[in-house]
Amino acid sequence: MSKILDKINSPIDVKSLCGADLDRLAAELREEIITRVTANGGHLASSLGVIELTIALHRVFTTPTDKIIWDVGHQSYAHKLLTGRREQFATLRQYNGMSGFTCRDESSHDPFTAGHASTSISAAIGMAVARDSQKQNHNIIAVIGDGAITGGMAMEALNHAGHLGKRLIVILNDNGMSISPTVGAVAKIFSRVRFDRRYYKVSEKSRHILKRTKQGSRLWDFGQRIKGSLKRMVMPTTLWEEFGFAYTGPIDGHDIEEIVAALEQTKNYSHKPSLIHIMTTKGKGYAPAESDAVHFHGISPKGSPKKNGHGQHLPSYSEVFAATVEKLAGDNPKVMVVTAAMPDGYCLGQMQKNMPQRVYDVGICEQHAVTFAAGMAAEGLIPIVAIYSTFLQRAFDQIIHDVALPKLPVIFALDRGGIVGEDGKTHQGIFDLSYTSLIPDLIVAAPADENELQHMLYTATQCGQPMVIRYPRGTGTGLNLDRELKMIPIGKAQLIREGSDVLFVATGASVNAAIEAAGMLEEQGHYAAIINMRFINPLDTDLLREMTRSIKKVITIEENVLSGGLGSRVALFLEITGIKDVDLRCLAIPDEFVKHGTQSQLRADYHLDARGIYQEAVSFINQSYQTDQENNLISNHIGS
Ligand SMILES: Cc1ncc(C[n+]2csc(CCOP(=O)(O)OP(=O)(O)O)c2C)c(N)n1
Ligand SMILES: CC(=O)[C@@H](O)[C@H](O)COP(=O)(O)O
Ligand SMILES: [Mg+2]
Repeated sequence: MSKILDKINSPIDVKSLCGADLDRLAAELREEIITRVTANGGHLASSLGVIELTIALHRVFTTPTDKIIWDVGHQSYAHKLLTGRREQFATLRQYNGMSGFTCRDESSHDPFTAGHASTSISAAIGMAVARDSQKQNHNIIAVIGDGAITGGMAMEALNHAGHLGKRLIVILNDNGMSISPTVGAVAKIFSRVRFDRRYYKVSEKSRHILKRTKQGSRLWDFGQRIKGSLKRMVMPTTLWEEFGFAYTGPIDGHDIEEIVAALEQTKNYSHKPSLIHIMTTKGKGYAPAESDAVHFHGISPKGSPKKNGHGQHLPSYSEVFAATVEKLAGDNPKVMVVTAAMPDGYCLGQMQKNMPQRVYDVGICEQHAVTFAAGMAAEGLIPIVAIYSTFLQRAFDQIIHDVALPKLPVIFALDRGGIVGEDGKTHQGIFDLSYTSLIPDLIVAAPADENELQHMLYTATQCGQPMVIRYPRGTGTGLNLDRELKMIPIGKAQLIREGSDVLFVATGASVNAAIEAAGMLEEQGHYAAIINMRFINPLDTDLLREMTRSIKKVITIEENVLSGGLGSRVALFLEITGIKDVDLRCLAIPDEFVKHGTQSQLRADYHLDARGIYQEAVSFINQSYQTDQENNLISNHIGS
């Protein structure tokens, strides 16, 4: 039988299907998504959970005129398949292929670019204002999960939406899960609704049975009165109505007809925002994902290596982080961990089990997480804030105002620093060295390997100052970890290789690439010295001064944007100290957003892998004049 999906070239084709074909379409979408995501990696469980919702949305609304804004965008695979991107779907998250999130550049059916959570309602309100001020009349729908709606920004937006009273629809896609189970008081209200929904289904069955006899009928009526008061106790109807929203729900999120009916009804509320609460199952229709939604939230591409050349398991940086903080917390009752909805990404599951009082998951609330930790530190605790590099961007002012300014000893563990790979532009951790090292009194460190990571974490818990430790996504070299943790002198870099032709000043995971490149150079008779610049702030200017007395060609290497990172800081140091006889080349991310692809493809693109560094070094050594790149750097970032 030919596939219905093969005939869907635009959402108009979804509208023309008959009811019976819709279930077949749902099954085909499921099959396509499972096959592709299992091969390419990606956000499987979230997308499987919204297939019926996606079909219903495209039945009722007409994109791109109507605007459907998917919060985070990680659940938009069915939407992509129904909006003319079926042919490209095989390239999902691959180099030069389709993005794993919604993206304005990719399709007119994606009205908003996303990747970070909790933005959809704010964007929807903005679009509603734009629509009304331009005398247009389309629908605007924000689809937001129960995890993302607990984010501070979503709460701020709900507050504003209720105040403004513009016509828009918020669909709360409630599956009880963020990446891990959703946390918080709001999540508790939702779970009561879930219970009520199950209760409602059971009671419909009982009605048929009881209504058959007179006695049964009386029993039913009594039950209904109790149910009414129960419902008032458990349902958030009043909550949403107080907020200024018209509330519909709970709706079975896997029943297309029921969703369509709710959408049709809501479409007609012309004077205020409305909220439809739909209940879904994360991973729906794929047994492994339904039973382990945490693992299947985001899966790696098939065959991703996590072993070294001898077949041994290579621990990821995140695993080393988790084991170290558990050890530190065991030794010191003041050590606490704060995560903003990413306990799984930080491998904190074991510690949560062993020490539940020492790990705080605050939900998708990065700003709150930082100031919450500042409060702990103000009263003598040693909080470790575990937030990915890209998500901590949200809490820039909290770092400055609540932590660095009062010099509170909060430790920031920035996982996914540098190039992260397939999540692409929204998730690359390439700004952190810049946005943290410009802040006074904030130590900024980047370990060269997993061993250094554990020593830096220990150092941070001992030094009593605010400190950032940024480390990459994935595995390190798999070197043996020291059993004893030791202090690393703050602000001191490490000279790890002597040389005479060129000086590599590298930081973080780039140090290993530099070591490899130095080996390649040596085979060609060139000798590179290497500094492991463990700290970006404070920078070890003593060592820089000493080394540049004899080596006049310097290459800085970092997985960070050029502006404000290691290279800029070294350039500034040379400039303001009047060291004029040194030629500098900076290997970093230029002024652009880094697309998706594997980490190794992207590192190669930016010459941040060993081969790229080697090639840059050879051309530099053979060159006797300043390159255009250096001139650009000086004029762009320092002023000539
Ligand atoms: C600001 C920010 N913090 C954290 C994340 C990581 N993240 C992506 S999806 C997700 C869970 C979202 O849960 P929910 O909104 O309920 O969607 P579901 O996956 O359950 O469909 C999290 C924490 C993010 N994308 N953005
Ligand atoms: C959608 C989102 O923001 C997260 O799911 C993110 O993709 C997780 O990334 P890791 O796979 O690096 O933990
Ligand atoms: Mg959810």
